[in-house]
Amino acid sequence: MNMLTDAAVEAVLTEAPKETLKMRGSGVNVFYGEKQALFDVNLDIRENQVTALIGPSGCGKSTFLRCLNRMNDTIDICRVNGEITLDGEDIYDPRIDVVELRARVGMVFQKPNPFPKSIYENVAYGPRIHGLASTKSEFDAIVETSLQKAGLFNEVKDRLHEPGTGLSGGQQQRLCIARAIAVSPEVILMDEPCSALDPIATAKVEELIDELRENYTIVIVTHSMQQAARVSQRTAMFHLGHLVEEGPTDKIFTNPDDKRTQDYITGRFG
Ligand SMILES: Nc1ncnc2c1ncn2[C@@H]1O[C@H](COP(=O)(O)OP(=O)(O)OP(=O)(O)O)[C@@H](O)[C@H]1O
Repeated sequence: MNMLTDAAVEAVLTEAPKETLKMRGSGVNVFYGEKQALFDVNLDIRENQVTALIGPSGCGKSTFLRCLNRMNDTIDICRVNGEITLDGEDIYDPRIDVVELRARVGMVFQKPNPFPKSIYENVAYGPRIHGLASTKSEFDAIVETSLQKAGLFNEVKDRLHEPGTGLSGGQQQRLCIARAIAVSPEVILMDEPCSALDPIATAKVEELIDELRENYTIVIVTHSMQQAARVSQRTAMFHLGHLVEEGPTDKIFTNPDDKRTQDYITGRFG
């Protein structure tokens, strides 16, 4: 018979649940022209968790977020080096199709930015350009499911063919989330998604983020400590282009290792 030693039994019993790394940044440096905005950042993004990026204005949170789907490629003077992987694959490899990458790693911006088209078209647009559906009933199904997942369907089901821009700010942001979901991303990047929203709309988007975590990996930039504490499982603190520390959100907020984190979360700077 195969006997386990006490130590082996102990190891099995105390083993933490497996956490899969979805994305990994290693030695990431980013420059805008001569100016360096990120310095040797090493940060792992865990699957089906919400990772919050926090830190004072200008510390490089959005810059790091934009590295994760190569959005920085759109800024002429921006140069990125180091390695960023998605499921172990280098996303800066020249063979990577950036359009496909951005479907896998979607993005929701600070200001809701629906296209000047109908609610339906806002959601159907991505699936159309990526060839994810061909018949009207397939498109209808994607539009309905995406709006449902974004918690918006019931509010808009009777006006799907009216302009997306006619919705309230909070509804527009949920429409943008539906638009991101419609192409079946694996990761959703959110850059201060609630900063233009009132408290009620913010609460709805925060609830939604918590639900979305079941199916997606989420990285969110936020200025709100309360929001980071409410929605995230992991928090990464940036300061002057450096990653100061990263860890479980409750630890970062109650017992951070670094004095800069302590100062920031207690409102002493930033
Ligand atoms: N397009 C750009 N061109 C030149 N410099 C830029 C550009 N975008 C950002 N930077 C610079 O890079 C640094 C990091 O900016 P970034 O926007 O990533 O910070 P942030 O932490 O997201 O700030 P905030 O919280 O104010 O949005 C800043 O010094 C900023 O001025």
